Amino acid sequence: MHVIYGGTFDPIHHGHLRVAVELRERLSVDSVHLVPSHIPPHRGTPGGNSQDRLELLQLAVAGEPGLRIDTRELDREGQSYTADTLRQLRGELGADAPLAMVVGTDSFAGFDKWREWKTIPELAHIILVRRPGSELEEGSAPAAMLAERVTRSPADLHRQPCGRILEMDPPLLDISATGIRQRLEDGRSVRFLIPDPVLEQIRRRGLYREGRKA
Ligand SMILES: Nc1ncnc2c1ncn2[C@@H]1O[C@H](COP(=O)(O)OP(=O)(O)OP(=O)(O)O)[C@@H](O)[C@H]1O
Ligand SMILES: O=C(O)c1ccc[n+]([C@@H]2O[C@H](COP(=O)([O-])O)[C@@H](O)[C@H]2O)c1
Repeated sequence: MHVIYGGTFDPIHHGHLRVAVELRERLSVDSVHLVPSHIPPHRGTPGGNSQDRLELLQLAVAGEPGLRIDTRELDREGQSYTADTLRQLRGELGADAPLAMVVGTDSFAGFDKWREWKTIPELAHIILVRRPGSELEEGSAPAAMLAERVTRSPADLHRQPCGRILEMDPPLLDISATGIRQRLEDGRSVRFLIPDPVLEQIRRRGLYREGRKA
């Protein structure tokens, strides 16, 4: 099964990395493919440009063969719509290969605002990672889609190419990129929230210092 994990990764942090490793093991796949957005839909311009975010990602996964980077969204012009990415991957993998995308409940809560959201389950499975504090609203369109397609068994995803939503509760680290950017702006430490090589590069490049308080 081919598993992608998309995000702005602004910057990548240990919360992303741990969940990717947990999922790789629980899904019994060789690797999880991290897909950084170029222009993320439904949010403001990232604090780091695409090249900087990619370099931080490369430093973060160096020496970890189970985590790979797929740059297709960075190589594409315009907004980074997930449906476009999945359609491209489906073309490469063929109609029968299981394909899955990872998404947190915070992102999935607004899934009905995504471009071609109803088509996405026809292209891929969804691996829904429950993030505390981000519950789906009862009666909402994403909650209805979940109820219709939910499974708790990773084996179901390996059996068919697309269409199921696997609910997972891996142990999560309570880290957000927003919290990291805020600390950097405030001149506070982000040590142990992100890998040391990522921190060193942020310092070297002077990233995320905009509006930094004196
Ligand atoms: N600590 C975490 N544990 C597990 N999943 C996470 C964590 N942080 C983010 N994610 C998930 O990773 C994906 C990409 O997230 P994103 O790059 O927006 O990170 P973020 O930390 O939520 O960033 P921001 O604070 O800028 O919104 C989303 O599906 C999100 O739910
Ligand atoms: O395709 C869309 O319309 C769409 C709308 C919102 C988010 N996404 C994707 O969801 C992933 C997580 O988004 P974010 O903003 O939480 O980093 C990332 O890969 C985004 O490209 C995709």
